[in-house]
Amino acid sequence: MRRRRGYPSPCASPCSPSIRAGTSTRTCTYRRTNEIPRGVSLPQAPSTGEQPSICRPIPPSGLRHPLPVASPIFDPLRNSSVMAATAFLLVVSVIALSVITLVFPDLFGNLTGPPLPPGPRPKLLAGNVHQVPRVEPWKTYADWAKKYGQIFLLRVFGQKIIVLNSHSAVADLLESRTSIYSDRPRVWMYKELIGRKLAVFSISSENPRFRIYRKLLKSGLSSRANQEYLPLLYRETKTLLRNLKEYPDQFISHARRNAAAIILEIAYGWQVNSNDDYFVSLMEESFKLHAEIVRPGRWLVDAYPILRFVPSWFPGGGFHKQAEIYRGQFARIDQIPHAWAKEQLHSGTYTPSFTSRYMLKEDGSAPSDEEEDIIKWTSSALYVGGADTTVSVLTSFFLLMALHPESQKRAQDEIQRVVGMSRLPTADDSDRLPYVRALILEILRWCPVAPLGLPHSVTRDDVYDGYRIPKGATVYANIWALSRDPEVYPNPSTFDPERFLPAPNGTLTQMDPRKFVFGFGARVCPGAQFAELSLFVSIARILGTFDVAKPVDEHGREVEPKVEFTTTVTSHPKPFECRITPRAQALEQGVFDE
Ligand code: HEM
Repeated sequence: MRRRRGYPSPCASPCSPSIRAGTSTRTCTYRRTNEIPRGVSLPQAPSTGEQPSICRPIPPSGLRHPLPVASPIFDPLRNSSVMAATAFLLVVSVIALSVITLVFPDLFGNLTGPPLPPGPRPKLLAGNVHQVPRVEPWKTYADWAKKYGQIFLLRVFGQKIIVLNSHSAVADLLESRTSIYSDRPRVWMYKELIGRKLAVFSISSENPRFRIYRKLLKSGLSSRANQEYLPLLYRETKTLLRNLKEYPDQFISHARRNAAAIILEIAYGWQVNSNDDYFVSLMEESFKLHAEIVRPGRWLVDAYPILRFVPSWFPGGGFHKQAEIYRGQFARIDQIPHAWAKEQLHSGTYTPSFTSRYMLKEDGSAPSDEEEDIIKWTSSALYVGGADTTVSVLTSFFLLMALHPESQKRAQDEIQRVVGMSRLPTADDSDRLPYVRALILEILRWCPVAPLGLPHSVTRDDVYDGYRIPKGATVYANIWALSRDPEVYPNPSTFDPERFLPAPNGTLTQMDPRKFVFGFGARVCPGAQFAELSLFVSIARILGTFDVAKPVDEHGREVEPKVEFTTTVTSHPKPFECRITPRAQALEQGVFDE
């Protein structure tokens, strides 16, 4: 204990007054053991002759305490009121600090460094969750960007979400600083509890497997590999054309079947032979499950990860059992196609596929469990990444052709002039069909498949444009806002394929939308080239053989289809009607019978 100086000199012991006053030559038999702070009144000496506690007998020299013995009056550990006050102060400070951090979550960060980006004012606990629109939020975000700036911040249950709305911010962060902006956010229910954290779309960029996945996908979907898939693309588009001719109203189902058949054969060597194919239904089930699980706000444990420690038997812990059920369902979906492909390899009669390419190692050895697991995850990523996205573009294509007959006519004329009607267009015709290529680019721009892309996450604190981007923040690129940037695309809301017709020197005068619709940096879509090829073959062939028009009512008058999109990660046009009729020349030439 710290000793205080300057206590009142007279000793308070019951010695004679002269000794206490310090005027006697005799010494005090009691040693002062502690100083008396100002304002402390000393107890009167009791009549029994007992010494007041302030003085203690001096022990024989050998037994002296090495340190002065603390007086109880200054020993808070022995004083219950001081202890209670200290504890009370502590509790109050902790509560005050917690409230301050809840109300001003970034107070300390903002005091010590650059501020967080601005954004709509959050509410206590829930943050901005009530302001995030349920329908096409990307449009509201584009408006907010005008108010708060090209990068703004949202808080959703304590999670910081940064939305980038300009080409420069996206290029500067997601492209140039890709080494720290390529992680995926931690989603407790889907990734941790259901066990999907090793899936290609979810895996952390810090996990060593991430690079292996990317390498396999890159070589499995390279332009050389894509050439090998051409016969499959031609075969499946013929089936698509035949189905469209037979049941034109079911054009979306035909597009789905087409995408599924192509991807299942590429991934596993599985050939889809009927409209109610088992593997296709499995994959559809996986999409439904995924959409059901990742619906924002579905799981409290995602908002408050601490809840993961609540045992399953405890009230509110039911999500553990649900996670177990989902885990089993996903395991089945992942396992069945892979096991089938493996069995085909063992039997010796198999269709070459992504799975066969990597399962059959060059040195003839069997892949290790780890290698097989990697192949399983990457094969299933082809379906997850490739099926729904191409369906979305094909559906938008039908909608936009019905809405813009002049663009459709121009593309059809180009095909007729370059390819003729005696055969179907092929990938080799691509260079000679610039308007068809421009039309596809304009579809990709006008209704981007993933209007908010996929969420990225930052692995280190960063500063951009004077704002702090904290480690762990989720970063979205508002792809829709990029596609509507009037500085980059004059009259951005107008559907105009001409904007992507190359100049005489072969370059595009407006920004190529492939620079952003396929994502960014180390996470950029590995299937982009394959998607372009497959879309070109399907769209050029449909344009060459069908007319797409608005539906008509009972009086034969054209009805305007509604232009609305689903608010899902991969956005689709909401159901609409259109008339799809085979072109006379195509029928005459018998292209459907090939
Ligand atoms: C028009 C068609 C497509 C579009 C617009 C598209 C768009 C995207 C986007 C925006 C991402 C997220 C990138 C990011 O996080 O920054 C992505 C990721 C991915 N795409 Fe595509 N995609 C398409 C077709 C395909 C196809 C055909 C395949 C495979 C056959 C595929 C496989 C993948 C995979 C595996 C990923 C995950 C990459 C990762 O997380 O590391 N995609 N795609």
